[in-house]
Amino acid sequence: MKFFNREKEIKEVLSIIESEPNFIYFIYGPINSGKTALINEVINNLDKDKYVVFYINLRRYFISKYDDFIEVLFEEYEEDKNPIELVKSLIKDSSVIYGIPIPKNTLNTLLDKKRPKNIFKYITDILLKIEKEGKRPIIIMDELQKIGDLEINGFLIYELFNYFISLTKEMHLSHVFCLSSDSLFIEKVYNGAMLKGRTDYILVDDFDKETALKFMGFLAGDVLNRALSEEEKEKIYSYVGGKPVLIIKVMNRMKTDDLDEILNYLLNMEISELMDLLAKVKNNKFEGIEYNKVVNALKLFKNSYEIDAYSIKEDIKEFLIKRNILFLEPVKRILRPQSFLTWRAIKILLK
Ligand SMILES: Nc1ncnc2c1ncn2[C@@H]1O[C@H](COP(=O)(O)OP(=O)(O)OP(=O)(O)O)[C@@H](O)[C@H]1O
Repeated sequence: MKFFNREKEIKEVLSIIESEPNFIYFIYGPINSGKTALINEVINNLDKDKYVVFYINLRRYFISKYDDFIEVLFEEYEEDKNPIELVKSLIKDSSVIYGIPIPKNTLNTLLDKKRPKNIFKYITDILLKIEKEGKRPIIIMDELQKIGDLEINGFLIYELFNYFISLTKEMHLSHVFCLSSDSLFIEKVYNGAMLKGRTDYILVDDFDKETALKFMGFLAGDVLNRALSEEEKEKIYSYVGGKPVLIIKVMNRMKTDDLDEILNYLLNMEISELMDLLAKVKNNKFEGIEYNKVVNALKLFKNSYEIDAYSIKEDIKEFLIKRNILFLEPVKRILRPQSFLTWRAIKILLK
């Protein structure tokens, strides 16, 4: 799939990368808005003579203990090369390395010691050597919230944040970008005292209407071999809004199915999921979460896509965000459904 637009966001990320590291950057937004696609577009087009990117993707892994995290963080190599030689051989064709390379024996020693201090020292040594070679390291952590609950000597996430502060604000050695669609996690980070003044935030939102319609036009030729009418575009937007993944899904299905059927199918799936959740709430499947309160909270979206984040009480708000019904924009303090589709389902079910 060819990448579309995001010129403003790309410019923003590039201007950060071109400056001296100073902050930890959080790239956040509703689910499936295109955060990973955006950062990949940026890093795959970087000058490999100037940058080395370490991409750590926590998304695909079940992380329940410290050793799991270490395994995801590092990519082990049998060879007995020293780490910087490993890095050099890995960045011949591209500036992106998945995981921090480490010789097998070194990894075993670090695992035995079970202390983050040692792993951070190992990483810093590599970063310093890369800097010595005249290149700027960039660390990207995708779905960082997955280690939010891991405890070792205190919470691992705090150890990691402290380390990232030293890499950015103190040593100005490496850029650090953390991606997350977990808005409760971003809210915690945003309001947490520890990171105040040391972080910055980049919102990657669903496309606005104008961009979404252009995206449909952009895809139409490739996917359908024909142009879309304005009426078709408006109809798709009214159901799925500007969420790229849903627009792609609808257009792929249009190769074989009727547009109204596709949109109704997607809406019905969304309605079923919401009905299922509400039925569970009604049957007291979630301790302390009252049915009437959930319904009243959702009713606030009947006439409005966005509401003030303080309009819903904390426990219900958290519940609906955790279930991916609502998205919280912590910087503007706004709550809204995760997608237009969810919004439609809410309005139909709670009319
Ligand atoms: N600008 C874009 N151009 C083309 N396709 C895009 C674009 N943005 C997103 N997509 C497509 O939408 C899908 C979802 O995007 P992506 O996985 O980047 O979202 P995300 O915000 O990282 O998701 P998550 O909420 O799971 O973290 C991807 O398959 C990607 O191909």
